[in-house]
Parts: sequence; C-alpha cells; structure tokens
Amino acid sequence: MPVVREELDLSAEGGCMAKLSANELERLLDGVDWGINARVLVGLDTGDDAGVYLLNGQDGLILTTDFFPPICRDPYTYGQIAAANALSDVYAMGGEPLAALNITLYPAGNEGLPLLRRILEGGADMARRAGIPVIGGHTIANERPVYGMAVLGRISPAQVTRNSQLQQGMALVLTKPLGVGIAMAADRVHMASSATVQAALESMRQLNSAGAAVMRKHGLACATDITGFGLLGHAYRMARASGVTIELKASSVPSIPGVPELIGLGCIPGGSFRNEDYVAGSCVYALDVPMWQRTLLADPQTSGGLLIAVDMERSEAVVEELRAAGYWQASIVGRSKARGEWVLEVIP
Ligand SMILES: Nc1ncnc2c1ncn2[C@@H]1O[C@H](COP(=O)(O)OP(=O)(O)OP(=O)(O)O)[C@@H](O)[C@H]1O
Ligand SMILES: [Mg+2]
Repeated sequence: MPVVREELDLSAEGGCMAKLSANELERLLDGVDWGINARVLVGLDTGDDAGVYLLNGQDGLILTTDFFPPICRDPYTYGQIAAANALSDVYAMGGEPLAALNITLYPAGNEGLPLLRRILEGGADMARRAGIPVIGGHTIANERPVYGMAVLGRISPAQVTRNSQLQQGMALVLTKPLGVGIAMAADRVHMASSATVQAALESMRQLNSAGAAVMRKHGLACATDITGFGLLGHAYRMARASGVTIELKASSVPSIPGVPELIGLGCIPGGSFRNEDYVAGSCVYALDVPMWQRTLLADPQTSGGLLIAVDMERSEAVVEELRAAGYWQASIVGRSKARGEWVLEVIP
C-alpha cells in the first residue's frame, strides 16, 4: 500500500532523488523540435532552471514546473517542501513568482483524501509565504502520490540570472548547506537523529526568495538552484553552459549537522552515484579530498539553495547579506577560471 493512515509511505525514493538522471534526461530531450521562436529568451538549450518568454521589451514571463513523490512522512511538510522547490526555479532565474497551479497524483480511494488535503494545505501555506495565490491545478489517480506545482513568474529581460553567464574569476556562493538527500535517505531507514532530520526539513522549507532579492539588488547575472543533480551536477552544467571551469573547495561546502557521520555509516542515496557518473570524464578530484566530502558534493538536493556567481570584491559582503537574510550557512564554495582540461576541479 502506498499510503498508511496518518503518514506517507517512504519505501521508494522521493523528492528530487526521483528525477531521471541528468545523462538520461539529456538523451531524452536532445534533437526534438521544440518550436522555439524569437520570443523565447531562455529555452532548453542550456538546461537552465526555467523557461523565460518575452512578453514585450520590458516584461518576461518565467514558466516552470516541479513535482515529486513524498520526501518525508508528514503530508503538510511534504506539501510545503514540494511548493518551495517548485517556486525555487523562478527565484533561480532572478524573478518573482506571480501565481501557481497544483499538480497532484494520488491513489484512488477515499481513505487517502485527508492526507491529500494536508499535502495541498502545506503547498498553499508555502505559496502564501511566497506572496502568491494558487489559482487551480489538476488531480489524477496514480499508485504513488506525487505533488508539486507549475509556477508563473515575472522578470525584466535585463535581470535574468542564467546558468550560462558565468565569467572567469568570480566567486561562487552557495546559500544553503548540502546533505538533505543523505539525511532523508537515513530517515527512511530510521538512522538519522531527529536533530539532523529537523535541520534538513527546515532547510528544504526555506524559500529562495531572499536569495533572489539579494541577486537583484546587486545586479548579478548568473545563478542556478541546487536540486537533484547535486552541487557537483549543477555546477558542472553552469560551467559547461558558460565555457569556463569551476573549482569547488570541498572543505568550504557547508553541511546539514550529522550528515558527515551518516556518510561514514554508509547512508548514501543512489542519486549520488548517478550524479558522480554524470560528471565523470569532466571532473578531477585532488587526491587529498576525503571520500565523504566527495559524496556530499554529489548528494541530490530537494529544495536546495542557490549557487550564485559574484565578483570577488563583493563576494564577502554578499555572503554577509545572505546570512543576515536567514541563510546562516551561506558560504563561498569555489571560483571560476578559464576553461582548462577539466570542466570541474575539486580541491580540498
Ligand atoms: N519532459 C521534459 N520536456 C521538456 N523539457 C524538459 C523536460 N524535463 C526537463 N526538461 C528541461 O530540462 C532542463 C533541466 O530540467 P530539470 O528539471 O532537471 O531542471 P533543473 O533546474 O536542473 O532542476 P530542478 O527543476 O529540480 O531545479 C530544463 O530546461 C527543463 O525545462
Ligand atoms: Mg533548477
């Protein structure tokens, strides 16, 4: 049974861990005629966070959708996290959300309806926190619950933060800690402490709205959000799309408390290995990077933070602003440089 009376079933992978691997996704999408026209400012070619459609010279519309099976047992929290994750791609483009639709798949039968209702209430709560209404949705029967949103946002075309605009010599700032994939995988088998699970849930519930506001204030041009492909996979896509190399400093990457110990106990979600495979051949690790840090870099995130490129001079100030805005673990995790032999380099 996919649903029990009071809590969601976590027997299979949930959250962004349920995404198709990056390699498979690229093969799936390659070569289809998507009918792209002159109004499409951001389409599929750079694998960016959301599409951007030019309404006129001043206004761009951001369109994005994200949905996944349960990431945690509590339905309300699952709804909140799925909504925060769906909204995140609007923030990752530097934009502001306007309205959302619910995407809902749920096992047929009446006994699950109260749970489904709690999921939708959690999503509505997060939409209200983001300052937007939920104006509709769609619901179909499915063996496993799946929930998320399609979100409409707005952006001035000049302010779009693309993943393909990374220049050489910039600092890379990460707003949230890594490790929610490992924490929630450990929770599924009751190995994680409640402090670790609470910290992971709190991090996933945190909107990326304040991070986007900091980006707009500083006129920054390049960002992405960290989700299922991990910091490793999303940094790789940013470096590849921009034609530069990213150097990640593993010891500077913040983690959810308790996660390094869980990695030591072997709690590693399958998505981590898929993410390592994705960058294999394009990524080099210094010999003295510990295995647990390599694992953390590849950990699939759900509702992860923003990875933001900032010029070196302003980077410390931007980190301070992000911390003051509630991202208390915001850190400089790497830098960009001229494209070398490797697209990604990981140093201790
Ligand atoms: N079924 C699909 N049809 C068309 N485009 C797709 C499909 N699935 C994914 N894409 C596109 O592929 C790119 C990568 O998708 P993905 O959902 O992994 O985005 P992401 O921003 O990297 O991750 P997330 O949405 O979790 O933040 C995006 O441009 C997305 O719009
Ligand atoms: Mg994204």
